[in-house]
This record gives sequence, structure tokens and C-alpha cells, in this order.
Amino acid sequence: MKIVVDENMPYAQELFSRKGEVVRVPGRPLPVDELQDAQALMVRSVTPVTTQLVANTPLAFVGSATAGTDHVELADLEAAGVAFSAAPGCNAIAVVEYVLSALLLLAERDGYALCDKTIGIVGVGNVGSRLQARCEALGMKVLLCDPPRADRGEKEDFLSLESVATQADILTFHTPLIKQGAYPTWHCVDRDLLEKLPLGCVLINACRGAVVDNQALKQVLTERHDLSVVLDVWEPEPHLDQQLLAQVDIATAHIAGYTLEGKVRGTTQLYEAWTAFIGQPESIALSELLPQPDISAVDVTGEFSQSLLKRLAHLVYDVRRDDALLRLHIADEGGFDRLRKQYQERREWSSLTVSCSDVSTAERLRQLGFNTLYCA
Ligand SMILES: NC(=O)c1ccc[n+]([C@@H]2O[C@H](COP(=O)([O-])OP(=O)(O)OC[C@H]3O[C@@H](n4cnc5c(N)ncnc54)[C@H](O)[C@@H]3O)[C@@H](O)[C@H]2O)c1
Ligand SMILES: O=C(O)[C@H](O)[C@H](O)COP(=O)(O)O
Repeated sequence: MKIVVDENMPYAQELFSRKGEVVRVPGRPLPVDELQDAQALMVRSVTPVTTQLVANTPLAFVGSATAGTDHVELADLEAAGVAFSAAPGCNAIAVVEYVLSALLLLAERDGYALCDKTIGIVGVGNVGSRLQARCEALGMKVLLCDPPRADRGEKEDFLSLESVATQADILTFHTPLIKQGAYPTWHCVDRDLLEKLPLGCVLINACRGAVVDNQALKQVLTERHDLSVVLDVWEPEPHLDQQLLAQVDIATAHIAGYTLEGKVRGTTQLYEAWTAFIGQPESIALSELLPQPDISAVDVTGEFSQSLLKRLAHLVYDVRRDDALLRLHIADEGGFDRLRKQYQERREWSSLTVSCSDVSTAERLRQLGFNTLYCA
């Protein structure tokens, strides 16, 4: 059995080679000749999966180690009789911690307390709901927009996009990219919405580039200097608009989901889905695979504060690292994809054990995602 896997999928070689021959390939562009005798293909979001790609191959299963599936023609795969699995939620914590790393930075730069702010979360799924929990633990007011969930009658208090966008100090997007149907998100942040954002609003896009009309954003940013913008995703990738990049406050190369934990969960979720598909189900514990982090423990004395949280969060991951790298390398040939392929290891907040001399600080940091100990 031959299994073709994207080379940017940690531990794929080790796991999939338990069952067959593994061939690692670049995802953009994918060497299609490798599929001529392959039974399974494991991709990331950079590989469009079309009827054409799978036609005239023995592929029976395609997996994508991602939350988003807009690069996959799902109906065509089904029609071709090819099974598919994504990795829902694998990198949700990573995206949440990316957003918080950025917010802690902007709050310090502009001198405000996050607990005084209202955040509007658009798309309240795996990422959005975890972000909601962490923002509530920070004492922020949280407004939610998720029309599909609202229409299913779920019990949260969901608002319209316009209502959230006009009330929130911080507006962050965590929806899939959807072009058609009842709940489209393509260009849902258009000129009209951008003009309605409150004075000094922070706009964050860490879902898919085209959820924001990038040309409209570029234009509005020449007129409104009060907005702060954080973009991890771009329209289009990898050839993003360098003028827009220069206008935004934090710019990164679609790496919000790139913690080691997030990527490894992506691999293990696919391995579990595929082994179930071939009738030999296996489950893999993350702890079997993850190495010890570079920094695994710190001691904290004193009480919880935003400043303490920022120092701890940035000890694990400071978004300025990725912002600097993108600005430095965006003009290089292949720079965007190289930054993603050669991504420096990044861990989740839970990889850090924080020993606290104050019980309420320990509890607060635990709610915010750290591993904590109370040492009287
Ligand atoms: N930047 C990154 O590295 C990164 C990492 C993970 C996910 N993503 C992107 O973020 C998206 C969200 O991730 P997730 O894991 O939370 O997905 P999810 O499927 O768990 O949640 C998406 C939520 O969006 C809601 N939604 C759908 N249409 C909507 C609309 N028109 N308006 C508002 N809400 C709508 C859905 O009901 C759902 O609750 C993914 O689809 C992916 O494109 C990006
Ligand atoms: O949808 C997702 O899961 C993310 O966008 C994912 O992290 C993107 O990374 P890629 O698959 O392009 O490596």
C-alpha cells in the first residue's frame, strides 16, 4: 500500500509507515505522478483536491490535516467514490493563542486593559468557542455571531454580523470560507462593514484571506488610521499584496494554527481516520509523540495581572517573531511558503507548568490554558 503525505506533516512518516510505504512530497505544487500508484493521499491546505487530481488514480482515501476544507471539492470526491477526512479542531488552541498573543501585544502598546474591552467573535466553532472561553476568563465582554448555530436554535445569545461589528472593540473572524449557499463568508468584511467599525477597532482575520475583501481593506486603511489590523491569512496566498502588508499592525504567513501540538493532532487525527477506513483502527495519544518543550516550567510570585499574562504568553509564543519574518522575507521568491515549511517550533501554553505562590493566580492561569501548580 502506498501512502503519499505532505512533507509538512510531523510524524506522518513514523505513523503511516506502520501500514505501508510512505512517500513525502511538497504540497504546493504536488507532484501528481506520485498518485499513479497511491491508495491514500494526505494533504494540507495548500493542495487543491479536485476531480482532476484523483481521476485515473487508485486513490481510495484523501485526508487533510487541517480544519478548513475549502481547498477540497468534497462533492466531487464523494462522486468519485473517494473517502475523505479533515482534522476538525486540531489546531484550534493554536489559533486562540495566536489571537491572544496579538491582543496582549496591542493592549500593551496602546495602553488598555483587555478586561475593559468587548470582543466580537464571528464563527463560534472549534476556534471561536475556545476563544470565547479564554476571553471570558480574562474578564472581557464577548459578543458572538454564528448564524448557522443561531438557526439551529442553540442556546447562546447570537447577534447579527452588523450588530457585533458595530459594538465590538475587537472583531475577530473564525469562519470557514464559503462562497455559496445560505451562509456565505466570502468578502463578508467588505468596504461597507469596514466603514462601520467603531473608532479604534482591532480587526483580526485568522481564518481565510478572502473572508476579508483585501482591496477594500487596503483602501479603507488609507482613510482610517484609527483601526488596528492583524492578518494571518491573505487574499491571495502566497502572493499577497505587499502594500496591504505594510499597512497592517501584525502580519503573519498563515501560521496561526502552527503549534507543534496542532500539527501533530492533525497527523494523528488523519491516521486514526484512515486506519478506521482500512478496517484496522488505531488510536494515538499525543503524549506518545510530543517532545519535551525547551522551557517547561517557571515559578511565579504575586498576583495575576495582564502584564504577568503577557510575559508568560510571550515566553511560550510571541507573534512578533512571525511578523518580523514575514516582513523580512515576503519579497523573496517563494518566501511565504518557505516560512511555513521551515516554521520554527512553537508550543501551546499548556506546555508550560507555572508554579504559583498565590492560589487564585494559579486558578486564573489554569483557566487561561497554562498548566499550573499551587505551591504555598
Ligand atoms: N490561520 C490558521 O492557521 C487556521 C487554523 C485553523 C482554522 N483556520 C480557519 O478557521 C476556520 C474556523 O476554524 P474552526 O476549527 O473553528 O472551524 P469550525 O468548523 O469548528 O467552526 C466554524 C464556525 O463558523 C460558523 N459559520 C459558518 N458560516 C458562518 C457565517 N456565515 N457567519 C458566521 N459564522 C459562520 C459555523 O457554524 C461554525 O460554528 C476554518 O474553516 C479554517 O478555514 C485557520
Ligand atoms: O485550516 C487549517 O487547519 C489551517 O488553515 C491550517 O493550519 C493551514 O496550514 P496548512 O495546511 O496550509 O499547512
